[in-house]
Amino acid sequence: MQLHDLTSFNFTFFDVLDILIVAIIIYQLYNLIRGTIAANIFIGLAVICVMYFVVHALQMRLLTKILENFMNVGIIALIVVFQQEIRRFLLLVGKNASLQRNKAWWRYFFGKNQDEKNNLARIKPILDACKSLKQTHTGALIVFAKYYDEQFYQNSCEIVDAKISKRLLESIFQKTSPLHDGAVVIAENKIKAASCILPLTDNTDLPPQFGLRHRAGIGVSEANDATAIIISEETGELSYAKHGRVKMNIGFAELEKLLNKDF
Ligand SMILES: Nc1ncnc2c1ncn2[C@@H]1O[C@H](COP(=O)(O)OP(=O)(O)OP(=O)(O)O)[C@@H](O)[C@H]1O
Repeated sequence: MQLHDLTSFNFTFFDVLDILIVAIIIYQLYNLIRGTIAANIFIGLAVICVMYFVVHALQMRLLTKILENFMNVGIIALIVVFQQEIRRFLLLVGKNASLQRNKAWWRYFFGKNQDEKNNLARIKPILDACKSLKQTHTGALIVFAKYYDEQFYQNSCEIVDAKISKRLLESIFQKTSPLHDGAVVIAENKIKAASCILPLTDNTDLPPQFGLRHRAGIGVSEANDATAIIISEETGELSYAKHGRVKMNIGFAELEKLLNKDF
């Protein structure tokens, strides 16, 4: 084995920047997959990589050859296995670079009051609908999609494309309504779709009382740039899912704050 003389390394500013950017990317990836089954797959792949370097250093030729071949097709396997995570990562990068975000900064400094008023008017029907659904223990799942991906939602949804109103939300989730099963998707300031079948999260660390409704709410917040309100039919509790994580049993003041920020 060769030993390298560390003094021969010539660190420049760009090397430091390089390391910093790689560290940030790894941290963001870790955040995206934390608590999901992808984390276990990632650890499995890391173990295989380490094994490869060990057997290569020990000059165990047969094992090296096998692991080398495995790693050659690894990049394709990675894309297939981490399809959802790569999608979320690219959405995250795109969102941070988007004009929308710059506009938000502008509004933060110059147009906040007017904006807050407008937002309250926008979210009031949703808050009122949630209050009423909670009171009557009517199960509901309301998704707020920042970007309405037609392909993603339209395959499994009934198109509504209507103005957001308390009564419409209430009637969709009534147990006798043909659209009550599944989720409502709100985007572009409209109720875009109802009765949507969403991807379920495969997070294994969720509370045992979380059934399909909660898993679908968390799942859509993992796969898309979306957040979700989940109202439990069993307990009437309100939960809020964002980036694959869930806040349980939230009150209306907190819900208002969250919607103000995310919707
Ligand atoms: N993939 C899915 N996408 C959207 N909604 C779904 C999906 N799977 C189930 N649901 C909704 O969840 C309902 C079943 O909820 P379930 O009782 O399993 O969930 P839960 O998380 O325990 O919620 P609750 O506390 O309301 O019982 C279904 O009637 C349907 O409306």
